[in-house]
Amino acid sequence: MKPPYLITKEEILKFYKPVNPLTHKGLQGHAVIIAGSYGKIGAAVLASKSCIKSGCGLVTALIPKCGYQILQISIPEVMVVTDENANFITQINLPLIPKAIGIGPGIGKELGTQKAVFEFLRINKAPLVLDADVLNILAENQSWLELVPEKTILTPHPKELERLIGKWDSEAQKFQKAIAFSEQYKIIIVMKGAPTFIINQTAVCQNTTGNAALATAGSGDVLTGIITSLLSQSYEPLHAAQLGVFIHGLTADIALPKTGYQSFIASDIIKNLGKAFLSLEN
Ligand SMILES: NC(=O)C1=CN([C@@H]2O[C@H](COP(=O)(O)OP(=O)(O)OC[C@H]3O[C@@H](n4cnc5c(N)ncnc54)[C@H](OP(=O)(O)O)[C@@H]3O)[C@@H](O)[C@H]2O)[C@@H](O)CC1
Ligand SMILES: Nc1ncnc2c1ncn2[C@@H]1O[C@H](COP(=O)(O)OP(=O)(O)O)[C@@H](O)[C@H]1O
Ligand SMILES: [Mg+2]
Repeated sequence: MKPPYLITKEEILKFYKPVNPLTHKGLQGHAVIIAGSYGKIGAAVLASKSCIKSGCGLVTALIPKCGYQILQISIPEVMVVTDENANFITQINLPLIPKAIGIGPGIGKELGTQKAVFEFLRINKAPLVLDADVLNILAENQSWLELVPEKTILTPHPKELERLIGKWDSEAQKFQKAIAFSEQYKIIIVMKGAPTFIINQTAVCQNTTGNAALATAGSGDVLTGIITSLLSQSYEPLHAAQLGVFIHGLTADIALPKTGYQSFIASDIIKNLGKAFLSLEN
């Protein structure tokens, strides 16, 4: 494997698109976040909020009924569609054609949810970000990976990666297996960790931002929202993944002097998104 190339501010600025002064919400992209189940509606809140705070024009969240009031009260800017089931997602019927969809945070692995994921993958045409339980569902139903469109972005943490590609004996073997998986399904793997690597078939790049403050519940859910937002703003999938992990890490680097490692929480990533985006422009 060639040494990975580094995702630096300089590299990001080669494709970063400042917001056009004449844009409107319809042009900024409509993203959909499919997330949450009873006890994990927080994952849907975090992903939806980070999505709307990363520049897309409209966000619709699809969640089970139990999350309706929680989501509407937490983020009035986000529209909500509820499943007929109270506690977990059983059907994915969207009343719109989204520019991008992020699916998986907190959805669980109930059989009804697994069936809904299968039906969704069968008919979906939108660019996708796959995270958390949808990765676990795919790991248990590997033939469904054939339904995943090319250039889909998968964002596994190490355990989710292991469930997908199997155990590895060494770091070198982990990369070998991840590259083979990315080539087989023509997908982009955001291999989350410290640091995060992005695997796009044989090309590997390494993020240069972020710190241990990110080792906190929900920080991956927030990353899913950020990348989905960028994808819905028409960034190429690889660029959406690179800019997403760079900005996500940057929020923690910016916040650290004020929060320290211990008090930083996933909501602090969202709180610092503005400063992180601004730092790209000066
Ligand atoms: N507020 C909410 O609603 C929240 C909802 N959430 C949602 O909950 C669902 C379950 O997600 P999850 O990731 O907690 O469970 P799971 O996939 O079993 O992974 C845990 C295993 O992975 C390992 N592991 C993880 N990271 C690792 C690393 N860097 N390096 C090494 N190992 C690592 C770790 O291994 P350990 O070290 O503990 O042996 C552990 O065994 C999911 O849908 C998510 O979106 C959460 O986002 C939280 C906030
Ligand atoms: N020590 C660390 N240094 C840098 N980034 C980290 C560290 N620990 C975790 N992260 C980042 O935090 C995020 C954790 O994602 P994930 O495990 O999916 O969280 P959750 O499922 O709780 O939302 C990833 O982006 C990962 O790269
Ligand atoms: Mg996660």
